[in-house]
Parts: sequence; structure tokens; C-alpha cells
Amino acid sequence: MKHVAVVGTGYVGLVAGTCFAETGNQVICVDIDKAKVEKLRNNVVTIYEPGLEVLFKRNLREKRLHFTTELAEAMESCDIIFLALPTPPGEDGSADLKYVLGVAKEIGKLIKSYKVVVNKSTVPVGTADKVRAAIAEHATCDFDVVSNPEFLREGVAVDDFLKPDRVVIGSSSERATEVMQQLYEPFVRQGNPILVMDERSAEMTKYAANSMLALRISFMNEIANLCDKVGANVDMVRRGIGTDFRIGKHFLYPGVGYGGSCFPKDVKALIKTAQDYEYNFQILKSVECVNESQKHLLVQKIEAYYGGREHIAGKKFAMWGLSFKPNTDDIREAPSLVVIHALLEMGAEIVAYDPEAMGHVKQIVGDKVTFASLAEDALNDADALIIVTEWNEFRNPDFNSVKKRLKHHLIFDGRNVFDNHKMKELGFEYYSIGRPTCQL
Ligand SMILES: NC(=O)c1ccc[n+]([C@@H]2O[C@H](COP(=O)([O-])OP(=O)(O)OC[C@H]3O[C@@H](n4cnc5c(N)ncnc54)[C@H](O)[C@@H]3O)[C@@H](O)[C@H]2O)c1
Ligand SMILES: O=c1ccn([C@@H]2O[C@H](COP(=O)(O)OP(=O)(O)O[C@H]3O[C@H](CO)[C@@H](O)[C@H](O)[C@H]3O)[C@@H](O)[C@H]2O)c(=O)[nH]1
Repeated sequence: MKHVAVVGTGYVGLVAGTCFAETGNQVICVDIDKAKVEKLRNNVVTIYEPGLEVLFKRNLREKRLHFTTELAEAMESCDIIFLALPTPPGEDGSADLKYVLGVAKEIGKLIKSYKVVVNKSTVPVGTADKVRAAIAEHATCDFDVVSNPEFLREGVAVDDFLKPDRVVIGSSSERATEVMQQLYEPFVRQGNPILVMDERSAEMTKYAANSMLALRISFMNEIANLCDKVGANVDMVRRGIGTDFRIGKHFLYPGVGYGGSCFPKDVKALIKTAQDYEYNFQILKSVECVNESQKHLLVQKIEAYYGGREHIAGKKFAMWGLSFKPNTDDIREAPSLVVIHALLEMGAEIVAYDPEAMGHVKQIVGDKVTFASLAEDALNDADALIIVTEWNEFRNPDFNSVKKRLKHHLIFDGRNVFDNHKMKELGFEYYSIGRPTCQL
């Protein structure tokens, strides 16, 4: 059993803290957000993440999981300190390290015995050295700095954390590496590896992983766009290439572009790192550029259908899905926001529905968009349905009811949720991404 402190109790911090407690450790989580800490202490999970609540409540009840706003309190008894702090993009695209380095400095002032300080935030190559220097400014005891990037995905974060494909540990200290291996041993019992490497390689691994996944998506989006032009079906092409084990079937789904708090920011940050080293990372610049265009594709299809933007004023659209992907309430960099802004600018009316994310979108758009409490209710009297996020509950609607409620039997699907032959049989005009259009 180890004493673990987690600084930053956002998405990663809360999942990591809960999972470390679940594997028998004593965990104290620190956050400067007083309201958040108060809620967590009172048994309220502050993020929407399937499967987290049960583990969180059990570990809180069994007193393995604690919360505080005081960094000093957390530093007293811990062996390991995780930094799970934000690293948002600065104006030039680089990751802003002010939170990470600010906390590192404070840690240096507070620690009185050997600690392993672990950076779990996504940070540019060379940050471990900066963290080490920031702690060393005031530290009077030994410490080690380790880079331990996190690969969890929102929506399946608990599973990803408890059963990771791999754990990456960037460390140049044997003592720290051993502490980390002991902590992670319960998570890799199934046989997945702990990969120990130098800190710079660990930091680069995180950006390389996200950039490679983003690249697959942008590549497939371009293949889909070309399928549209040549009359091929991207569903078939995806299966055709995904069955080649060298390519694999994951992350080949075209759509309205990738969003979320990670891919857009991390692709930008790696481009910036390359620039700092006078390297022109051409392929990654294209990945970003393709993604920006893809976010506008659905609106372009709508414009083309109506014969120009001037014909969109006064049209009423039902929109299903607002979060950047299903099973999360996160709307950071969500393609839905691009679609909403473009349609509102053209004078359209939008009635939106999302199982989890409506509250967050309302904070941004206010009453410019109407929100429906059921997916079906959003359809009433709309000129068309637009699908932006592929929540499971949209996959098999009562199509008779959809037809009755919509003014026109017209669907623009940005996530290829339905089978296009079936849609034709059902009597819908159906536009999707990279598949033959069903016109009546
Ligand atoms: N969200 C993901 O899916 C994910 C996955 C892998 C890696 N990451 C990376 O992990 C890092 C954290 O991401 P996140 O999504 O958990 O961020 P987040 O914004 O959800 O949470 C960050 C938390 O840190 C707190 N905080 C800010 N300053 C603080 C301070 N001085 N002391 C204590 N707490 C402080 C904030 O109040 C917030 O609760 C980022 O670098 C991100 O890129 C995120
Ligand atoms: O085939 C696909 C797969 C995903 N997406 C989109 O890509 C974005 C990101 O999806 P996903 O990777 O599932 O979500 P995140 O929770 O952002 O997770 C990514 O970012 C995290 C933060 O760095 C990493 O830890 C994860 O490993 C990495 O998958 C979403 O908008 C998806 O709609 C597609 O368009 N097509």
C-alpha cells in the first residue's frame, strides 16, 4: 500500500485517484476549486464518466479516498505525488505549463522527505527537467521526477485506467522506477507491459500516440470525401482496409472531425514543438487543416442541398448530439458548436437534444438554441434532422414517429449512424459522410 497525492482533481486526477484507491492505496486529491472539493467530499462525482461513481463512492466510504484544497496537507504523508493539472494551449499553440510549474515550485517548498513527483499531464518534451528545476529551487530533501503520460479515453476512462494497454514510465532513477512499478503492478497483471524509458521519450510517446490517432481520422475523412466524389462507399473501404492486421480496425471512422480536450490541443502542441526545433512537421499540419475543414462539411452539405446559404434563413433544424463524442458531457472543441454557430449565422432555428451535454452548450449559446428533453421532441415540425454525435440511443429510433414529426423526411448524418439502403427503403432523403446519398 502506498500513500498517493493527486494534484488536480479534474478528469484525469479524479479517475486516477479513484483507481489508485480501488487498488488499496491511500489517496488524497488536491484541487484549488473549493466548490469541487466540497462536492467530492460530500459524495458527489463531479464528472460524467460511466462506471466511476460506484468505485468513487466505495473508496470514499471505506476512507481510502480523501479530498482537500490544501497542498500542504497532501504533502505530509504521501510517497508519490501525481500532477494531473491542465496544460491548455497558449496563443502560439504551445502547451501552457504555468499550472504544472507553479505547483512544482510549491511542492519544493513543502516536502520534508523523499518523494516521487510524477507528471501525468500531457506536456512537451523537456518538461520533466523544468519540473525538476522548479522543485529544486526550494527543496531541502531528495526527490525524483517521473513522466507517466496518461492514455485514458473519456467515456471508457475507468476501464482504460484499470486495464491499460501499457503503462509508460519515463524515469532516470532506479528508486523512483521501483516505486512506480509497485504502484502499477495491479493494473498490468493481465500481461500488458510497463514500459520504462527516459523522460523525453515518455513525453514524446504521448504526443506521438495522439497525433497518430488524429492522423488516422483525418486520413479517413479525406478518403470519405473522395468516396463522395467517385461514388464509392467509405463503410466498405473502411472494412476493406481495417481487416488488414497491419492497419487494424480502430480509429477509421470518418465524420465531422475530431474534437475534445486532447487531440486538437496536442496536435497543435507537437507542431509547435517541431517549430521550436526548426522542424517543419508537414503531415501534422495537414492533419489539423483537414480537421478544421471537416468540421464545416455538414453545413456545406446542407447549404448545397438548399442551393445556397441565403435559403437557410428561417429553416428549422433538429440536432441530435452535442458532446464531442458519445458517453461524455464534454463539449470542448466539439464539432457541434461549429455547426450551431454556422447555422445560427445563416438565420436558421435549432432545436437540440443530447443525453448529457445540453447544460454545457446552453452556457455558451444561451437561448439562441432551444433544447428538447427527449430526442423525439426535437424533431417536431423541423425541416431536417442533423446528427452530430453517435450516441447509442440515436441508432434505432422509431422511424415512423421520426417521419410523422419531421416536416420533410430529410436527414444529414455527420456520423454515419444509419444504413443508407435502409433509409431509402424507409423513405428518407439521407446524406451521410463518404457514402452514396439516398435521394428519393
Ligand atoms: N481529459 C482526458 O481525457 C485526458 C486524458 C489523458 C491526458 N490528459 C491530460 O491530463 C491533464 C489534465 O487534464 P484534465 O482533463 O484532467 O483537466 P481538467 O481541466 O479536467 O482538470 C484539471 C484540474 O486541475 C485543477 N487545478 C488547476 N490549478 C490547480 C492548482 N494550482 N492546484 C490544484 N488543482 C489545480 C482544476 O481546478 C481542475 O479541477 C492535461 O494535460 C490533459 O492534456 C487528459
Ligand atoms: O474513428 C474515429 C475515432 C474517433 N473520432 C473522434 O476523435 C475524437 C477523440 O475521440 P477519443 O480518442 O475516443 O476521445 P478522447 O477521450 O479525446 O481520447 C483521446 O485523447 C486522450 C487525451 O490525451 C487520450 O488519453 C486518449 O488515448 C485518446 O484516445 C472524438 O471527437 C471522436 O468523435 C473519429 O472521428 N473517428
